[in-house]
Amino acid sequence: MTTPFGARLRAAMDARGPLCVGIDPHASLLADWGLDDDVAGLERFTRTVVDALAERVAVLKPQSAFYERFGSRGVAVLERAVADARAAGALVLMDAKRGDIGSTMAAYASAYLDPSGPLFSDAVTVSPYLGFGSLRPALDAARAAGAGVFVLALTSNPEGAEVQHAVRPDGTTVAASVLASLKAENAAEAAGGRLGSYGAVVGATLGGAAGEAGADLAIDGPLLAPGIGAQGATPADLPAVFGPAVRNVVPSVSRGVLRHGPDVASLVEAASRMAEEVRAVAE
Ligand SMILES: O=c1ccn([C@@H]2O[C@H](COP(=O)(O)O)[C@@H](O)[C@H]2O)c(=O)[nH]1
Repeated sequence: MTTPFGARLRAAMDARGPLCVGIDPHASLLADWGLDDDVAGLERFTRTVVDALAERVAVLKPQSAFYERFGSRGVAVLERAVADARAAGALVLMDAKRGDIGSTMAAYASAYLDPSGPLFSDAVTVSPYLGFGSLRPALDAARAAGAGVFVLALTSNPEGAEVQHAVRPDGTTVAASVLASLKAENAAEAAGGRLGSYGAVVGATLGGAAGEAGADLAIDGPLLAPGIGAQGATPADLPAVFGPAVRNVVPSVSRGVLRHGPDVASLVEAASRMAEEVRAVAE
C-alpha cells in the first residue's frame, strides 16, 4: 500500500526542512533571468529551478496558471517538471486551485490525483467555494492514491476575508467550517499523532486574522503558508499566525527565492537560508 501523503510530507519536512518553493514563471522573472517570454524561456526557467532545488527542498509547488498561459506546449513543460521533480525526491504540490460541482471535480481529481495521469502530483490545491462536499471526489481520489489535497481556508490576499470571514447560519465563519471539515477528514489517518493528508491553505500574512475568524488551525493536517517574501510576510511572523500548529506549517515562497536566479548557487543559497529560518521558528 502507498504511504499516505501526510506521512511522506512529515518525513520530507524532517529530512529537508519544512519549506515549499513555488515555481512561478512570471513574465517579469523570465525577463530578469534574461529569458524570452515564450515556451523556450518557460522551459529553461523551470528546468533551472527543478535541477537546482528538487534534491534539496521538501516541496516544489508549480503554479499551473503560468504554464496554462502557453497552452498545450506550456502544459507539456509542466508535465515534465512534475516528473523530474518527483524523480529527484521533491514532493510536488500542484497549485491549480480547482473547484467545481462534484461531477466535474471528479475529472479534476482524475487529472491531478490519478497515478496513471501525466500531471499526477503528490498533492493539489482546491477551492471549497462550491461547498466543501463538492470536493469529495478529490478527497477520495487522494486517499486512494496516497496523495494530498490542500483546501483554501484563509488565503494570503487581503480580499479573501470578505468570503472567508463571512458568518454562516450556524454562527461559524466559512473559514472555521472549512478547517473543521478538514480535521474530520484527517481523523482516521492522524490517530497516534501522525500528520493527515488533508491540508489547509492559511496565509503567512494573516497576523491575528485566524483568531478573528474563529478558526481552529489544529486540523491534524499540514498548513500551507504562502505569503512569505514578495507578499511581505517573514518566517518570524509564523508563530503569531499559527500558534501551536506551527509544527505542521509548510511555509511557501516563490518570488522571494526565484528572484535570486538564474545563478544556481544563488538559488540554492536562498532556498537553504529560507529553510533554516523557517526550521528555527517551527521547532
Ligand atoms: O492564499 C494563497 C494561496 C496561494 N498562493 C499562491 O502562492 C504563490 C505565492 O507567490 P509569491 O511569489 O511567494 O508571492 C502564488 O503562486 C500564489 O498563487 C498565494 O499567494 N496565496
